[in-house]
Amino acid sequence: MARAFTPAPHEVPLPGATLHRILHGSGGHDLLAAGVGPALAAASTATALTAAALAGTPYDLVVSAGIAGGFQPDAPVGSLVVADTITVADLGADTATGFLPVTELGFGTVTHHPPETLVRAVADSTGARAGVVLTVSTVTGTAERAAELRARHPRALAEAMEGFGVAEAAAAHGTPVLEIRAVSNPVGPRDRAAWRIGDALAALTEGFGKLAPALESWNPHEL
Ligand SMILES: O=C(O)c1cccc(C(=O)CC[C@H]2O[C@@H](n3cnc4c(=O)[nH]cnc43)[C@H](O)[C@@H]2O)c1
Repeated sequence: MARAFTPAPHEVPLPGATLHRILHGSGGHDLLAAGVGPALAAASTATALTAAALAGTPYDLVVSAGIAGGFQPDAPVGSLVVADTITVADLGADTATGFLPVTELGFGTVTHHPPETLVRAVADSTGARAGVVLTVSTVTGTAERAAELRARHPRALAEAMEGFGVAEAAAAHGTPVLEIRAVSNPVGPRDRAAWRIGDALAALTEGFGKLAPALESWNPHEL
């Protein structure tokens, strides 16, 4: 994915994270390997957002990107997905009558919405499908769990492990968020032989190469 950026980045060390900074014109991008899982991704993203805010150069947008499991047949392996909704699927309580999200327990948040116009522009420029991307702390490994998640989230296209954490950090700073994923494996029974990480990373790199027009045409004041 970093290969989609020119010129080559320079490193900016932060506590617990390193930014790869690409400057062009009066702006630029910072690339952050935010770590695996919602907690580390939230912590790293919050560090970067806070450093930028304290430097007087806050970010306009946070993009969470990586590989994901795709719900079949809607998100085939090798395809790109952009989240119109970022939902944490396992933050809540298990009960005898089923799962209750924290919001039904009376606190917290389970969903963030990226700006609609930006999601549409990204889908148009990259060919990504738009839909719900779930964040899970445990990778789905059975057909039963995949069916349960799909029953609770009928518009889910993909599951990954960081989007909600990144979105929580972005929301705390009032910064819009986007999640873009390339599908490396089907969501369902564990089958490492079915993984296509190389293909997914190539699709993500290609997608990022087509992102500039969508980002440049987006008006941050338009939701
Ligand atoms: O060992 C396994 O069976 C296994 C299956 C799927 C994913 C993993 C990971 O270690 C995921 C690490 C990384 O990749 C993203 N990812 C990719 N596919 C999935 C998935 O099907 N469900 C959740 N996350 C996925 C995730 O965002 C992590 O960053 C291991």
